Order: sequence, then structure tokens, then C-alpha cells
Amino acid sequence: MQPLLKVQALSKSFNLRAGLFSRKRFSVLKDISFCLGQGETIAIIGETGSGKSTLAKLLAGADNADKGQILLDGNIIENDGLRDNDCRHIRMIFQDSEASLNPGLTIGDMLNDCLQYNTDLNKEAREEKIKQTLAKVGLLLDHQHYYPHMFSSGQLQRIALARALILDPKVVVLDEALSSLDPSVRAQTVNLLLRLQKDTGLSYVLITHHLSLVRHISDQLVVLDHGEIVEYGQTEAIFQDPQSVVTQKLLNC
Ligand SMILES: Nc1ncnc2c1ncn2[C@@H]1O[C@H](COP(=O)(O)OP(=O)(O)OP(=O)(O)O)[C@@H](O)[C@H]1O
Repeated sequence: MQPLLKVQALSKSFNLRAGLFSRKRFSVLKDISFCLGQGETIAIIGETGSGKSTLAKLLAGADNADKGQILLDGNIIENDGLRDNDCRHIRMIFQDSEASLNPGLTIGDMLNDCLQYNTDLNKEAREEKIKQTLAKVGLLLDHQHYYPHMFSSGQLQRIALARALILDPKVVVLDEALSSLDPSVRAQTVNLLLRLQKDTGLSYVLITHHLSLVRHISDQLVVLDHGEIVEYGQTEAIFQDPQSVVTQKLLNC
């Protein structure tokens, strides 16, 4: 069966200042390849600086790769740094959702803007979509009139999720999106993510340092080290018998 998301030999480097007048390229991701099926979750783990967030940004189209392809449903959406402009199908949620929300906009206006920029829906259809999406993430219809500062951190993550889901994506990239939540709110958010996945066949790319979360919700696991994949396979198999020294170190700490 064709995977929903296929990442092929993705590479990324940045310019680094190497002296007063010289720069050199610093390779952050090298030949990254993996597949993700519909309704599945792949976790990406690795030490700080191993390239996880850079990979998340490439997947969501927030940055371009130097080389390699990203295919969604068999269609190339990124090819050697050229991205298909339609960013709807892969959406991203960050750790600090408050910082990514405009403090001067109500939640309803923010969701409405998102629909206006990305769809042809008329006013009534947009209102209906906002209503459905707020309900989907467990928020009240009245919350559309509130501003970001009026919500708790758990509710803010639901708002970030609503902003991602309102465009009916196929993949959501969660970059440490659950890390700042306290354990009970994190558990509620995980349950919400799992329910949405079961109901809608959504796929997740989970980037986290929380190994228990990785084991609980991911089907597959990618271990990054200095921008390279050192282990890739079924999560449970890797947890039970990690092959690479890097994975053994990460799982033991
Ligand atoms: N825009 C940039 N310009 C130059 N270097 C960058 C840029 N973005 C990231 N890097 C470098 O790329 C490397 C990987 O960074 P990245 O944020 O992807 O790592 P990470 O695995 O997500 O780390 P963490 O777990 O701390 O979030 C780091 O050395 C970082 O300094």
C-alpha cells in the first residue's frame, strides 16, 4: 500500500560564519528517508541539536530543504527545495502556542482568517467550520469571542490544534507540542489526539523528549543523531531491542 507521507533523501544545511569574511555550510540533516501511513504516528527522537525541529519545519513547509523530496499521497509536494504552495495538508503545532497566536485577535477571528486565506468558503460556511472545529477539540462555541490570554496552557494547545485542523490536514507535526503541559492536561490532550486519529485517520509526526509518550502513541520511531537517521523501525521493537548505541543511550537515560 502507498504510504501517506514519504520522505526521500531530505538534506538541509545552513550557512555558518567561519571568520570575518568567510562562511561555511553546516549540514543539519543528511539523507533523511522514512514513510508514514494514514492514521499512524511516527515519533522522532534525538539529542538536542540533532535536527528534529529543522525536520519538522521542512515537513510543514516552514523552511525548504536543499535536496530531496516529500511526497504526500504519491504527489511530490517538495522537490529539491521547491515547495508546492498548498500548505494545508501538513500542519504544525509548536511547544509555545501562545507565542504563535496573535494576542490582538479573538480565536474566532484567527480561525476565520485562516479559512479566508486558504479556502473559498463563504461567510456562513466559515462560521459553520469554526463551530465544528471548536467542538472537535473540546472547546465551547463561546470561546470564539475570547482572546488568547484568557485561556490556560492546555486550552491554548487545543486552540493551536483547532487552527491546524480547520484546514482538514492529513498530517499534523507536533514539535514538543505537549511538553509544557502538566501531566494531567497532557494526558487529556493525548486522549484527544488519539480520538481524532481514530475518528478521522489523521497521521502525526511527534517530536518529543518524552519517551513514555513516544512508546504510548507512536507506531514507528526515527532516531536522529547529528542530522542522520541511526535507527528507524517499529517503536515497540526498538524499545525492546535498540540496535544503535545512540538509541541505547537515549532510552536508558
Ligand atoms: N536557521 C538556522 N541557522 C543556522 N543554524 C541553525 C538554524 N536552525 C537550526 N540550526 C542549527 O541546526 C542544528 C539542529 O537544530 P534543531 O533545532 O533542528 O535541533 P533539535 O534536535 O530540534 O534540538 P532541540 O531538541 O534542542 O529542539 C543546531 O545545531 C542548530 O543550531
